[in-house]
Amino acid sequence: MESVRKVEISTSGKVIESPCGPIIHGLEDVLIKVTSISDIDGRKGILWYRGYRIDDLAKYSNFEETAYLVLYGKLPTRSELSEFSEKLASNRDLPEEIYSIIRVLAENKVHPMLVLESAVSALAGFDPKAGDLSKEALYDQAIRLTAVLPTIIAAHYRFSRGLGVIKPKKDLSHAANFLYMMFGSTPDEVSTRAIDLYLVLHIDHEVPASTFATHVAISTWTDLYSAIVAGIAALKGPLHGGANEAAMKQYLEIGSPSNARPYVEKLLAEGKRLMGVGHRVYKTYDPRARIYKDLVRELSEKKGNMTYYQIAEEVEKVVLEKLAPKNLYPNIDFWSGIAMYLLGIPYEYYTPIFAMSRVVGWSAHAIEYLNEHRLFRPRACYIGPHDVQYVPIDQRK
Ligand SMILES: CC(=O)SCCNC(=O)CCNC(=O)[C@H](O)C(C)(C)COP(=O)(O)OP(=O)(O)OC[C@H]1O[C@@H](n2cnc3c(N)ncnc32)[C@H](O)[C@@H]1OP(=O)(O)O
Ligand SMILES: O=C([O-])CC(=O)C(=O)O
Repeated sequence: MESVRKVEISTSGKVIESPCGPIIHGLEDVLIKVTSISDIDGRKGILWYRGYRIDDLAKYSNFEETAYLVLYGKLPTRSELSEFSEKLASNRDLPEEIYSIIRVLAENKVHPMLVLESAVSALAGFDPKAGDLSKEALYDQAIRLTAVLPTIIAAHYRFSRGLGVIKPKKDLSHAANFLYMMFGSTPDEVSTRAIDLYLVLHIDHEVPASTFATHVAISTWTDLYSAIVAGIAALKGPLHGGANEAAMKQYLEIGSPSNARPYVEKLLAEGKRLMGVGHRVYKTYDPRARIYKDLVRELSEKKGNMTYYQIAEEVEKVVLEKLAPKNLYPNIDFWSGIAMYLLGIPYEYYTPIFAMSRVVGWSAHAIEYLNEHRLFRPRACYIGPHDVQYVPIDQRK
């Protein structure tokens, strides 16, 4: 069992020279804390949660158990798992006022990621312990937030289509209940597995932009709800969590496997980015993408629609040929949207579903950071003028 690994400092790290000294652009490879939540070997393509390889968790675990592991740092016993699952299930419903907020925004076509931010933000107002940073309150809030995100997303889906909301069912797993609240029937095994595996694979990833945003927020001793809103806001961008939606839109635009190569070649010749490809840390194939690719193949076969799997395979060939020499490989977003598409989920919900899982990692990191807390407050190198003479507005030209 390997303990501490040294973070590899990439050779391509972008350092900008400034009058005040070097600036590490985008904080590449800058360490912000010690952690025992997750670790990534970006060269070998290995991801661990609490020391367990993602491959093993994908094969043997499920969302509830992996969420417990990431939050509490150990695999649960049978009774701990059933207590945790029960707590998650009994926290699924929302106050009626939150359903009303979601309805108004959804009926006005507000993107579900924005609605997620708004609903989580508003939920803090319904928790008398929202600002309590004690361990006990934080764990309760982490569980509550994890429990309600699927309900917010499914309610948005229903309201935006003029459909009545479907209240959560306590006797279904986290993944199955989500699909039930979206579509109104108990999902089949493969569909449930597609969501469950997706959730396991996305729970945590060390300190990407969204998790860093959560750290910055919690470092001010704000409440956990607000820190999670910061995470959701940063996840939304297409360079981060929004890439799953963007990648699926690319496959839809490509339309057929034979159009994949010319499409990608044209896009790259125009200097554009292929969504679902490249990663700040992985300089090889993302291990989660490998795992999820197999699921997408199985799901495509079961659903009798191989088109998007085949399009992605053709795109992958061009990526491995043209971008892999630059250390750019498919990431998790390359494959994940196809599964969501096959489940009948519209693409604006793909990033919210990412948040549904990552909320666990954000919470675990916020709780961990408060143990060794210090306010985040970096500096910038000012290059503008000083002591400029103020001219009153009526004397300005
Ligand atoms: C869950 C996640 O968040 S995983 C990431 C999801 N995001 C995406 O899939 C969006 C597409 N990918 C990207 O934009 C990038 O690979 C990122 C943002 C994820 C990481 O990039 P960084 O490590 O910051 O690298 P950076 O943006 O500096 O790019 C380095 C070089 O690779 C190129 N490059 C990076 N990604 C891609 C891509 N997807 N397609 C084509 N070229 C790319 C850049 O144009 C740049 O080229 P240059 O040096 O000639 O200017
Ligand atoms: O780690 C990153 O930079 C992006 C991320 O969240 C992930 O890949 O899951």
